[in-house]
Amino acid sequence: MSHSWGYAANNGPDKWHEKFPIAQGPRQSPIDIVPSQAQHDPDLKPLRIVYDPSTSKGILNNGHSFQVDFADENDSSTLQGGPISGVYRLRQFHFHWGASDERGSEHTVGGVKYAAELHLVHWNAGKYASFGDAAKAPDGLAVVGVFLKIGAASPNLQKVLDALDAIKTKGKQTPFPQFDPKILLPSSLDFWTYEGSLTTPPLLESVTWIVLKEPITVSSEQMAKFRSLLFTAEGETACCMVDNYRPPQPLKGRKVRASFK
Ligand SMILES: NS(=O)(=O)c1c2ccccc2cc2ccccc12
Ligand SMILES: [Zn+2]
Repeated sequence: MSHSWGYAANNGPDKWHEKFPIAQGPRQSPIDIVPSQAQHDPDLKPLRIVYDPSTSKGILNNGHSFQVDFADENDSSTLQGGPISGVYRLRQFHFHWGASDERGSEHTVGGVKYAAELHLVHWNAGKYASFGDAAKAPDGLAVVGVFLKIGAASPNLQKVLDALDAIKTKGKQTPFPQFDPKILLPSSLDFWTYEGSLTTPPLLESVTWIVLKEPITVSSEQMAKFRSLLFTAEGETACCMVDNYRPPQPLKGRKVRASFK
């Protein structure tokens, strides 16, 4: 691929293996989660999520999605418990979504696609000196995934969507202070967990995935707001930011555990 990776026919997920051979590795993400195949593990601890809104910094169109970045120089915003050991710091969150409400999530549940998926990215600061070092380690990262299902509008999500007009094109960013991402989580923290990877290049196999069973709801009008973003920079031929999801990858013998019966 002479051009950088993307989600189009000429540079999308089916082509990524050409520059990133790990795309065909043993622990790639996302996957299709088959609830009947997931084993309840009573040793899994409850998730402990503590986020400090003052760590919220800015919101950026990175050309693949948009992300909200957090200050991670100390343990103010952290994830503990569940399948992980030690303290993981919140780094950023972002979303994946479709061109229509019928698709957009990366993980699927019994083959069912959701309209979108939220990823809260954390790194193992108890063990590694930096995010970059953690991203190269098999236990370096933990991503909490939350499904977005079409239904009632989410007022909490709307706070994020209201910022998108300021970051329409690739590379644009704007301050996004005092935001607590905990308000984006569903009421239940029941989860599935498995060992996987980043779902975008470089596809590093360093992610412990923690996918919440309960979706949050989003309205069709709110989904249209996600689709108002562009993959392209100002002055380039506009290309709508839609279908920025990788499809499920082979399980290759991995076990998916459930925190619930
Ligand atoms: N989809 S993803 O969560 O794998 C992901 C990351 C995962 C871990 C660490 C950094 C990541 C950065 C991403 C940037 C854009 C889209 C997905 C990203
Ligand atoms: Zn993601």
